[in-house]
Amino acid sequence: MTSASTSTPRAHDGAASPAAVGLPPALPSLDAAALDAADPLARFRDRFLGAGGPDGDGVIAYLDGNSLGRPLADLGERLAEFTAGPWGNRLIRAWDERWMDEPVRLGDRLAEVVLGAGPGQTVVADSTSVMIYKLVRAALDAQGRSDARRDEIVIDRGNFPTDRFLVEGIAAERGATIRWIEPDPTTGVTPADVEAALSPRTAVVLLSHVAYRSGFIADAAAITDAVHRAGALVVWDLCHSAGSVPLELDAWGVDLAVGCTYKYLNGGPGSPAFGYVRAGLQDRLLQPIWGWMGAADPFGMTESYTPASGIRRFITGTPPILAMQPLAAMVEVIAEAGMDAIRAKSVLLTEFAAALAGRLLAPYGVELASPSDPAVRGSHITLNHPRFREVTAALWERGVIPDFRPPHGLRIGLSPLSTSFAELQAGIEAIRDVLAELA
Ligand SMILES: Cc1ncc(COP(=O)(O)O)c(C=O)c1O
Ligand SMILES: Nc1c(O)cccc1C(=O)C[C@H](N)C(=O)O
Repeated sequence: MTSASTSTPRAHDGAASPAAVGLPPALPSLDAAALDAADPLARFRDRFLGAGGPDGDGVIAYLDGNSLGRPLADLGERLAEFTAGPWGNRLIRAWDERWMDEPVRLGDRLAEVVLGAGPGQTVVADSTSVMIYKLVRAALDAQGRSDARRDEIVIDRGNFPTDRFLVEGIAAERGATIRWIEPDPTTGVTPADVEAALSPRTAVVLLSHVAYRSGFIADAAAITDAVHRAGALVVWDLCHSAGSVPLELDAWGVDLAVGCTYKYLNGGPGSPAFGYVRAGLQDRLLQPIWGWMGAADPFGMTESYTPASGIRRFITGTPPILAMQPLAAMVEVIAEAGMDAIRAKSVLLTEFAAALAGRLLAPYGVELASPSDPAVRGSHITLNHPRFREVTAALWERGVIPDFRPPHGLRIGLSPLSTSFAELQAGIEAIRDVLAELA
């Protein structure tokens, strides 16, 4: 592990404890049929369009639910009901009756089922990028107001491009400095990496909980604690954890968090983000995009902006109510399945994927670019091979859909509620076949 520091790295530094992430017993076998037969969540596959049987479009293995989750099978009916009912029937009255409160009501439910957070701290709004911008800038500005020396934003070079670009933009806009962490690319950011980057100048730290390439799970509790000891605030990007890894935002003392809802929360392409702001911090922060829906009295048509108190102040414009419907339905499916059971299957899926890759793909020179320890691995694995760009293109043509992340990573995303072990095995065998044809 490398960082901006000179400190000596420790193996698996930052590992979440197995108990904290609900680690099941080791993979019982490499028999996909037996694993599917023993899977307590197998019945949920039918809830997703195309997952329970042939999907009509030649998809043999969908291994990209960490970019875009499948739709719920009954979503068409739900949207038709919404169109005919609250929208078509209640019309504008539905804003007063229900929709004004929807960003916070759905946020609260998401917080309860997925985020490990109490009510009044989560909103559903905006895109992930816009929400990250709002929360990081609000945190930076608040820190600067209380101590002018705090002008640094800490982020790692392995973070998703939008996070890095947003920080570059905010730094340019506010005259802040960026302190870059250089994490080990096959794992991720450790508490030691963060501690080495912190100083009395640190205002805010933006990190991903599950790394988008390696799938490494950062130790959110320990890092949050280290950031607090340095007098700074932390923003966690939960895009790759929400709905796949149990979260305890309140217990970890997290300040702020953002996540997308179209991956393991199956909200659909471009579904709105969620933003979490710890209750005790809300009225200290002023987010930078002032809109009427986050104002204290939206229908007062006031002359100037007074922010709402509490979590509502992090809203900007009209909440995307229609686009929240798939998410609202999926949160209830997750509640029924339970996050611990989801995590247990996720661990088995990634263990199975890594074991099969070791057996079938390693002979072709494929390497695991994710942690081998499932306790610190989210719900995807990345494999490296110099020819994976062309392999991915060939796989998509034959209905096997992982994704490719340059320079040579093939990412296998495993959605515990909609992916079967047989599907995963078919996908890995197809990778082997394509590699054999190219060899
Ligand atoms: C870690 C992370 N942050 C942010 C995003 C995306 O942000 P947005 O929904 O604004 O495109 C993604 C994926 O697209 C991501 O993986
Ligand atoms: N957000 C995406 C999109 O709008 C189109 C295609 C893919 C995505 C993704 O989610 C990318 C993803 N966050 C990643 O980890 O690479």
